[in-house]
Amino acid sequence: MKKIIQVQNVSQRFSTASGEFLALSNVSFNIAQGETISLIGHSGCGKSTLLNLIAGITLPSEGGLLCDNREIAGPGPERAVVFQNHSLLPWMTCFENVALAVDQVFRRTMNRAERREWIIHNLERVQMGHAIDKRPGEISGGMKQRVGIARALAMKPKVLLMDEPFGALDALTRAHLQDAVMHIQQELRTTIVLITHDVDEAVLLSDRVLMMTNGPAATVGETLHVDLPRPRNRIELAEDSRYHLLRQQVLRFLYEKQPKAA
Ligand SMILES: Nc1ncnc2c1ncn2[C@@H]1O[C@H](COP(=O)(O)OP(=O)(O)OP(=O)(O)O)[C@@H](O)[C@H]1O
Repeated sequence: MKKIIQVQNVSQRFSTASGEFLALSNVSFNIAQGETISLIGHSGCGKSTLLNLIAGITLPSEGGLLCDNREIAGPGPERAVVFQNHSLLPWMTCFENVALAVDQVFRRTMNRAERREWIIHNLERVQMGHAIDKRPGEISGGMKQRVGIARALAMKPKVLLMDEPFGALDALTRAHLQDAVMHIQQELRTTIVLITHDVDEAVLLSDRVLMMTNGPAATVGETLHVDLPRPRNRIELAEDSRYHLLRQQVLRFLYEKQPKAA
């Protein structure tokens, strides 16, 4: 399988008022094209630091990262990010928010009509076709996240990076969006890197769960291979002993091997 992301011996230091802080130490892993990977670990272990490195928002202190065999030297549309707080511009409609990204990436390769069609197609893909002229203030939190996902997908990224995209949503809305992401993944075979605190979410959505040790000097402690067949159905999995076993392995890692004081 083709490696789309390579993280090679990456360490990340930050200068702080009390001296240098080693957040990540010697992290290495590859992600295959089309894979869904979750990063899970206790708060403050370094998940966002790692995602920011893949996004190219920050550069590593040591080691290197590659996307499609090219060094990651900054942000790029081939690595689109979906944030927890949607980050839509409140004065623009859903259409205009997606257009901002589409115009930036495809201004030269698509004409105006094609771009318009592509924007609407992506909003429809996340069931937001009904709200193209609404502003973020007029739609729910779950809907805003859907528009954020549409905006990211509209860039035709090689990798979709999601930093706790459902963290601020209620359980039902969260479940709907998880299903939407699984559906999109099946349809487009997009590579996804997802940060989550939610063990069920990690197992349900992922092909592999990378479990991070507590910081400082955090790294990937263990990797769980989730070999549950797809498409996955949350109701059927609730009665599947393999699912519970996988879940248990993540819980063991988090609460027995890497416990953290509350
Ligand atoms: N710019 C920075 N300067 C100094 N320290 C930083 C900086 N960014 C992150 N850190 C530290 O690095 C560690 C990892 O932070 P990070 O935000 O990556 O953790 P996280 O696992 O994403 O946390 P959470 O789950 O709470 O979002 C923390 O101790 C944090 O305080």
